[in-house]
Amino acid sequence: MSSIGSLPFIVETSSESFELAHSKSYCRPRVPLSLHQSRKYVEGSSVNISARGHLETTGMGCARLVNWRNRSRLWASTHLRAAGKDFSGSEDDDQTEDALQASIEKSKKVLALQRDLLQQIAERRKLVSTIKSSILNPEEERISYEHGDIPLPNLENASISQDNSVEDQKNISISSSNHAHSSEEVVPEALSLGVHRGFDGGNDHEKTLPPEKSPLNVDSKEKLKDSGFKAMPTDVVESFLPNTIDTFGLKNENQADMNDSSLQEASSEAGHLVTEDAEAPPLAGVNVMNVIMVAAECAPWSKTGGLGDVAGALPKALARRGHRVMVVAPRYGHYAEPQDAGVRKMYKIDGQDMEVTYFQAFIDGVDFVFIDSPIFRHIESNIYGGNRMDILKRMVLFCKAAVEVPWYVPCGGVCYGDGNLVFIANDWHTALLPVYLKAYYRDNGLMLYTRSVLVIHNIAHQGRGPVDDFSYVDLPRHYIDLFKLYDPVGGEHFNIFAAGLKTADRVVTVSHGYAWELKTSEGGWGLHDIINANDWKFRGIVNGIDTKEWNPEVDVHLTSDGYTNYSLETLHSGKSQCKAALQRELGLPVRENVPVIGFIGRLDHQKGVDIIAEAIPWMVGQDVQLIMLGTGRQDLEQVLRQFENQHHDKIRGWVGFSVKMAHRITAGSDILLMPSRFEPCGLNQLYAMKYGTVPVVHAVGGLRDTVQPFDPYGESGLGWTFDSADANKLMHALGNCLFTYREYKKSWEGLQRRGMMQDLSWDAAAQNYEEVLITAKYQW
Ligand SMILES: Nc1ncnc2c1ncn2[C@@H]1O[C@H](COP(=O)(O)OP(=O)(O)O[C@H]2O[C@H](CO)[C@@H](O)[C@H](O)[C@H]2O)[C@@H](O)[C@H]1O
Repeated sequence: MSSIGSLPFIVETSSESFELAHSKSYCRPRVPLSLHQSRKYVEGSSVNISARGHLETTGMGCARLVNWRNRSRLWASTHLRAAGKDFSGSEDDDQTEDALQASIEKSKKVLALQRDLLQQIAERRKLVSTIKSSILNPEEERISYEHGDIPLPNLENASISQDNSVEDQKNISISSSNHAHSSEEVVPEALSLGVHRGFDGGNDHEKTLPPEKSPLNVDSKEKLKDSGFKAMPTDVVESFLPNTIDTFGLKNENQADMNDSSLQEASSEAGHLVTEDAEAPPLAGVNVMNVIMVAAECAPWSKTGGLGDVAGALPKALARRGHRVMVVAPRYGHYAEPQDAGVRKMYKIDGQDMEVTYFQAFIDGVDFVFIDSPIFRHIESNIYGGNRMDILKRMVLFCKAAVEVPWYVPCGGVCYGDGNLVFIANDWHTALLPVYLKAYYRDNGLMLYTRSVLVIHNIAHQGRGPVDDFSYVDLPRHYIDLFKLYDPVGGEHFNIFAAGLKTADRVVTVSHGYAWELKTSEGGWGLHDIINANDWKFRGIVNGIDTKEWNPEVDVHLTSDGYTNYSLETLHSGKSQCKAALQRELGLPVRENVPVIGFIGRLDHQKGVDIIAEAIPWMVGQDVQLIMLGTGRQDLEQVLRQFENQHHDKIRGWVGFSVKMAHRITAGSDILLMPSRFEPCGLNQLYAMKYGTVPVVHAVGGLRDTVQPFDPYGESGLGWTFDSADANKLMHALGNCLFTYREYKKSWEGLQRRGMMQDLSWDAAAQNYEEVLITAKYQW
């Protein structure tokens, strides 16, 4: 043990349980873990408990400990090998050779018996889970999993130590086999440029490392190669497993005979194992992965639109499937939950050193990591603001820092590392990440087993600029070709989205309809050729919704000011109450029978606000109320104000960004209008349907995928659609909708109920994402 350097984790024992603790960077509360659990979660490795009370790991790599979904899991992702000498334990110098030999033989027999016993237990476990899965309905299984159940271990890899003394087992520690290998130190030294790790660590000298050692500096290539750093893919780890098992056998040869108490303990262990059969395995099964979602915004901390919602919700759904999931976003403001992770790094952006620090929180099974830097601060209300260079520099810094988060930021005490890892980048803002992953790592034989998926939420924004902008992204010269794009509008230009699409291992967009549109010259906005050329790796997955955040039964914005929560059962009374509260709050006449039409969205060309504007003269001739919430283009904001002034008894135009009002409008309106010119998925129509609010939408992209047109004969469908973004079509569809609202109350209620009853949660979408992640993982 003394030869082992700094210890990533110490496992301390008390009589009944022991706690997992970590070196100074461990930043979560200690969680008691019972002895059998500790063995259980040492996956793919044999762990032995020595007579002196030590668990010792040797070999390469790091042992990882995570607090995952509120339960502790010791995750040994590497070869854990008992150091025989320290484990030899109880040899009695006074014993004769023969006695010792006899005792060893006896011990072998007992161990063989015990192995048989464990084998039987394993078989029974299989039987029990087969019976259970045949009697449990899937919903129950899902729920029990969401409540914190943890996947069962692989019994083959579980080992039980037999010590002479049970007392000795209560005094255990785990040390890293890799000398001086704290969780942070899995980072290759040559990559750790300018790193000042830990505010209390006193490593200030590292801050002054020369720029040529920059992790994202082209000149450091050779150094990276020479650094001796090796990515640690799972198959390398697995190749060590047979050794581990051997070690288990060898160690036991050196142990003295087992006494009855050991056997009793073994059978009680068996009891535990059988009892824990009740726990469901992760939904992802053997495909459990490490996933890092990287996005420029993440609700509820930062949000300008749908991307924020997706970054806040999809990761939780992936975590519910059993993956270890992190979200990385910039830290735009002072957020309550995330704590300083005590890590600092420097990156060069346009020749200037920029320091970043990391804040971290573990919420709903997900590690949220926020990158803090002066250039991100205080722009929460203007995330994409500033001139082109400002935004470009922010995104370069964000992507440079994000791609290295798995090395530097310990979550639950342990960095993610690169094995079994997939990044999910989102839109052009993070499209540089797949490029950095390739240029700085994979081209250099590093992070070979890390993959990247790029999600297109909106192709209209691409990170375009003059070709000279290439100098700001700090990449090898030959990478320029990835960024160069010619189109009739911009001529030859620099295009970040183009480079990301070419480099990512997989590309996803947020609906099937939009996936189709992106391949056309009208829908691809100049990138359609690249998308077509990469069709083999491209897929559409319809977004889900966060059913905690957007659910009329529990919506926190409906608990005051006269609003109320409601469900399918209380739809009529609940929704009427919300409608009255909304009318009252906005100063509109409180009238139950007047249809209230809502619009929520960015005020820009995409969302078709001008199409609504064209239809307003017709609308105000109807007996309706129109409530619009939005922010964006100043001319369109002015349009909203103007309509409110002109038709004060019928129209409200709320200019601004208010999550509370968005929820209240969704609940209090009868109809939601979405005349978007293009809509990759659209979330507001999904929220609307969940709240019994009927959508009237332009049948495009995700709107066409998600709003099945109403069929009055078959009493089916979810809303009204119109087939081109034009005011006349909108009026026609809305006219039919209003007619049904007034004259066919039963049909209306049917529309509302069908909308509310849909499963719009992220769970199905997460499963589809998982398929993409797995395909990426096995792709070369
Ligand atoms: N003024 C305001 N106040 C409060 N909340 C407001 C608001 N304006 C908009 N929002 C909210 O922002 C979100 C908008 O989401 P959308 O999916 O409709 O559009 P967006 O175009 O931003 O997203 C892009 O990405 C998403 C996610 O993939 C795709 O669904 C979409 O089609 C694509 O254009 C909703 O949660 C909405 O309530």
